[in-house]
Amino acid sequence: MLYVKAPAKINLTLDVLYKRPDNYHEVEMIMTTVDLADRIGLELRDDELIILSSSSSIIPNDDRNLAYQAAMLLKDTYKVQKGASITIDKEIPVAAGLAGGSSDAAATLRGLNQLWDLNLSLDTLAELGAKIGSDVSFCVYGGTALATGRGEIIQQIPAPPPCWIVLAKPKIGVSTASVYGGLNLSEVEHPNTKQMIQAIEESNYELMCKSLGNVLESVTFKLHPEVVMIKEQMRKFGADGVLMSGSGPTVFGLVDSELRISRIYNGLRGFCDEVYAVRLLGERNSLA
Ligand SMILES: C[C@@](CO)(OP(=O)(O)O)[C@H](O)COP(=O)(O)OP(=O)(O)OC[C@H]1O[C@@H](n2ccc(N)nc2=O)[C@H](O)[C@@H]1O
Ligand SMILES: Nc1ncnc2c1ncn2[C@@H]1O[C@H](COP(=O)(O)OP(=O)(O)O)[C@@H](O)[C@H]1O
Repeated sequence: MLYVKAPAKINLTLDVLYKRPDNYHEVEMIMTTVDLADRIGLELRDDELIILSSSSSIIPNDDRNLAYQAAMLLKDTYKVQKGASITIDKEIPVAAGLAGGSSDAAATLRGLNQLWDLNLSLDTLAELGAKIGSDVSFCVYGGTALATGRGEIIQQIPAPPPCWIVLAKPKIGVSTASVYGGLNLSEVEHPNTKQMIQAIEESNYELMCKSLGNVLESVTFKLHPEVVMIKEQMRKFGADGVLMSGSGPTVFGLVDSELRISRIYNGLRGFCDEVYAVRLLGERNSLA
């Protein structure tokens, strides 16, 4: 059995520039991987079948699963005459703004590339991944990147300064399509992406906390006011910077002192069932 790590991502910035004719939105966002991961197990099959199972009762095990789609796409594109059994140990909350499904798809592409001896480059896998979803290309590489286009154009940047992340997800799932659909670009406050890149390049933790911004927050906040409350609590318990990840509803807080983590973690447990305290992964080579 081959095991592949599929880490969650957070968006340190998420800006939308305009709505495109293909109905996607042109984005500019800084994404980084965190140490909360699903584990994908892959086993070669003698027949040509792709069989998927998972530890989660809420994700589909059929062709709606993004990891299944990734396996089929790879198999069809390269006419692979082998099969695979795929198991997903789910740790990342589902429909949370943490790209769990996209990361499972990306890890499946990386793992099957190895299992099926395809020798494809990460760039090729990322290009293929974009056909499954906008976040899959980033997840193929991991690490930290500026993502543009509809999210599939990836430019690697250095790892952010080391810190802890507290993640808190309220008991609601959010549909990415409806959040993008509810965005009114004339109302939003755009984040300063350049300043965030500068903060990361200079390893300036304070500036990084100040530069956090996500234009989708306002839409999700209107749909689910409890997300605003979690953001306020996260700040109150002492996080240095707080933001909603992706289309939400997960809120993350940055903390650079280990002493404050348990206070924030325990404080948030009073409001949310799903709370995690994790490290940033930040570097591309931390996917092993
Ligand atoms: C918002 C973000 C930020 O990282 O993440 P999540 O909240 O999903 O984790 C991403 O842009 C989500 O990427 P992903 O979840 O892969 O989206 P896709 O499957 O490609 O698209 C789902 C739907 O979202 C909308 N969509 C997505 C990406 C984009 N740049 N513009 C869009 O308008 C479209 O309506 C599309 O049909
Ligand atoms: N392997 C998978 N893991 C999680 N969700 C999946 C997976 N495959 C398909 N899905 C579907 O994708 C949707 C979004 O899931 P997810 O990737 O967790 O959220 P987000 O896009 O908010 O980061 C869910 O409704 C889920 O049913």
